[in-house]
Amino acid sequence: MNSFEVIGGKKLSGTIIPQGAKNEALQIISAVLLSPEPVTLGNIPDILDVNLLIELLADLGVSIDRQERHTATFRADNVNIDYLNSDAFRKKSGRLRGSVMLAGPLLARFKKAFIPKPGGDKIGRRRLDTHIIGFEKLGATFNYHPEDGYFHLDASNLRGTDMLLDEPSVTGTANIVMAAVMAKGKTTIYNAACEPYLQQLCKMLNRMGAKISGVGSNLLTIEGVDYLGGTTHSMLPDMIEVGSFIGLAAMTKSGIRIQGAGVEHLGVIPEKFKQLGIRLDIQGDDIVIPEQDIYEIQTFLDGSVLTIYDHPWPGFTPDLLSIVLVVATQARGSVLIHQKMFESRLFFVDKLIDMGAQIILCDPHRAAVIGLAREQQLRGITMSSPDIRAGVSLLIAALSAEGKSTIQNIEQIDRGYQYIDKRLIALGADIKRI
Ligand SMILES: CC(=O)N[C@H]1[C@@H](OP(=O)(O)OP(=O)(O)OC[C@H]2O[C@@H](n3ccc(=O)[nH]c3=O)[C@H](O)[C@@H]2O)O[C@H](CO)[C@@H](O)[C@@H]1O
Ligand SMILES: C=C(OP(=O)(O)O)C(=O)O
Repeated sequence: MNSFEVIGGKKLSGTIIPQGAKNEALQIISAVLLSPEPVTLGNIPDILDVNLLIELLADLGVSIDRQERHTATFRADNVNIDYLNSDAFRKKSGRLRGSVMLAGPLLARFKKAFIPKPGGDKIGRRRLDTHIIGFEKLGATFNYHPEDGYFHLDASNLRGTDMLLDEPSVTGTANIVMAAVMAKGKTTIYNAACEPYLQQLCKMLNRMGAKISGVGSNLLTIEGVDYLGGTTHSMLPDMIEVGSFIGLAAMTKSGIRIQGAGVEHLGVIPEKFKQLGIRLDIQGDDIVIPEQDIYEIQTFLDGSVLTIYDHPWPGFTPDLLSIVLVVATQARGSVLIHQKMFESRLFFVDKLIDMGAQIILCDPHRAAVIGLAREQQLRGITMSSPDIRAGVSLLIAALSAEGKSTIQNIEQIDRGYQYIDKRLIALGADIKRI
């Protein structure tokens, strides 16, 4: 297991370019299974989860020409569906969350799918009900095998229908959309997730010949078609990376330019960092964060303590709450962080408390942060990264801290942040991969 050794307290400066979006790439790469024709993808992030999904497609018989690390052409004209039943598929797909989205396209094109217990972050219960019930409404039948957590799905006859999702699950909506594009007749999906990555997926599917309307809203209407062709597609900048870099700049008192931040797709993200008192300058598609000694957390209009909480898009993404939390530890003022969606994502605050942060973990979902207003620095310690976003939050804390920190289990960070050590070293950070 690799670790990062970080010497904190250095100011960073320069320009950083966000990678292609991890969670978009996982949807888009799954969708290549919907056509036997070539699909060329650009701005692919070179990260563990995405590379694993690409390997899974290769194992399934998809031919892949990876012209360079960020561009590849996929051709799913000779898919070996029997591979789904192998131990190798079970093991590999169980290592990432995104593999669950192979099911929708496989059902649409090959009439069957297996969903092994998906991997991804251990951040609380992550049920698949929305996916499975959606498939069932389209006419699929399923068997759940409790001994290995496997769902076996059959769909000889997918038919369009109206459905109201139990919750706007992101991967669930993507999966159902991909199953419905080639179902017979019309499907409507109400309470659909509508975040930018899902919009990107729908736009790509429409370019392939699908008929999806309502893109960007929570009511999608899909007219089933018989065939999807090839296309080209490029991933948006990763909005979670953009938020992470804003937090990093503020915590380390650094002036950083985030080039090509995809500003029009960031929703409320810049606003939430502004609520922490962080100054951001939007210059075209770049975000410039100036050096700031002190940032002061706003209160609500009536003077009461600010709460920042997650909510399905266009609300604030849960994936940035850990970052917001760590950044608040050095702000002036207090904030309540309320992680509504996941029940095990805040436990990493123990490590921040060990570093000297003032945080009260009220319950698994809520943490009150009393900012130190830079009156004392965090202290470097040895810690382990529990999940991808907590991992980056700990990295940000370590970069701002006094002395040396060691962050273990950095595979969690590598799952979603491309060449993160090299890119931060280029800004002046002192990070060693050991
Ligand atoms: C590979 C990928 O794309 N992963 C993302 C995807 O995961 P994923 O698609 O797995 O997450 P879901 O949208 O299904 O839901 C996340 C969790 O929130 C709960 N929930 C969801 C909606 C809701 O209205 N109320 C509610 O409580 C769900 O029960 C679940 O526990 O979306 C999550 C929510 O943005 C992100 O954290 C993950 O990074
Ligand atoms: C929770 C996340 O990822 P995954 O859904 O892949 O576990 C994330 O990207 O923050």
